[in-house]
Amino acid sequence: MLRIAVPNKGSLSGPAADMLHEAGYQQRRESKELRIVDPENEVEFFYLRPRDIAIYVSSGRLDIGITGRDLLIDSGANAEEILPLGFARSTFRFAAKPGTADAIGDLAGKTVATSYEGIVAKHLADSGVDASVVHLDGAVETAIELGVAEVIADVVETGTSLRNAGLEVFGEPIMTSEAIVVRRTGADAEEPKVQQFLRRLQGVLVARTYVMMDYDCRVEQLEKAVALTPGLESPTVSPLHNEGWVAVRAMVPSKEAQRIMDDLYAIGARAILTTAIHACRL
Ligand SMILES: Nc1ncnc2c1ncn2[C@@H]1O[C@H](COP(=O)(O)OP(=O)(O)OP(=O)(O)O)[C@@H](O)[C@H]1O
Ligand SMILES: O=P(O)(O)OC[C@H]1O[C@H](OP(=O)(O)OP(=O)(O)O)[C@H](O)[C@@H]1O
Ligand SMILES: [Mg+2]
Repeated sequence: MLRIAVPNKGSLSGPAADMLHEAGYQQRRESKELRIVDPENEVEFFYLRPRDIAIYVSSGRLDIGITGRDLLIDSGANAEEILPLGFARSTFRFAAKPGTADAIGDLAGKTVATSYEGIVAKHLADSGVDASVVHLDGAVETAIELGVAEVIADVVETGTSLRNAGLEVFGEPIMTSEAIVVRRTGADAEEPKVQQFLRRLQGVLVARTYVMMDYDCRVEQLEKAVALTPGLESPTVSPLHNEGWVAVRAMVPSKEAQRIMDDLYAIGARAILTTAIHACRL
């Protein structure tokens, strides 16, 4: 039975459960459940604090976990990213009152408040900057107003929290993050059960980012049309009853679907349809 750690709260929790559900796994019915068994799929899910997940996985007691890249790095746990999942995207940035700091060099001798002490201490050390780090559990934006620190380092998604606190980011982003699948460093990533789990999640990622496109075009236009819709491997081309015409089928990125339909129409393709992909194995 594959043992999988899933975030129990916060920004990662809902989207992670949605993705697992789309991948065909049972998920808990109420938010107080700490673990569930999905016997049909031979997996057991443990609902844990996102910050702790890399640590559980590095201990080897759990096979796989879903967490944030920033949380993995911050934990310093002996675990590695094996699949990015494309949700809970954020950047990790320094911020301060406007005009008080421009670059990381300005942090020398100052105090930085953060919930991600591991990331910040390492970044300061790598940059050769001698600053103090004070750990706070959350709402770090308020630390400057209340005099606990001159600078903060925090997760920025929309930037609303910083704006509300009258703060501005400065310097280069410390890192970019998204939800990821983690596995103990050096563990056998080829294990069939692990591979099957990853293929299911990859199937969801593809279903979310691609649509299926079908259209008819004249044989003379086929090369141009196929250049617009190369598909993942190569498009399927079938003869039509009307001589001189073919039907083409290919997966296209959903974000580009409307532009591709316009371009296909412009070269004479007709009966252009897109349909959603519900699941796939590549
Ligand atoms: N707006 C956001 N706020 C916080 N974390 C975010 C946001 N957007 C994406 N994330 C990512 O979610 C993870 C943090 O999740 P976590 O559950 O620890 O914090 P949270 O969503 O702030 O919840 P909590 O209310 O428990 O602090 C990190 O990987 C972070 O990069
Ligand atoms: O750029 P934004 O879209 O505003 O999102 C980022 C903010 O959201 C999170 O805080 P959260 O609300 O989770 O509170 P916390 O600081 O107590 O964790 C995070 O710590 C930032 O403060
Ligand atoms: Mg938070």
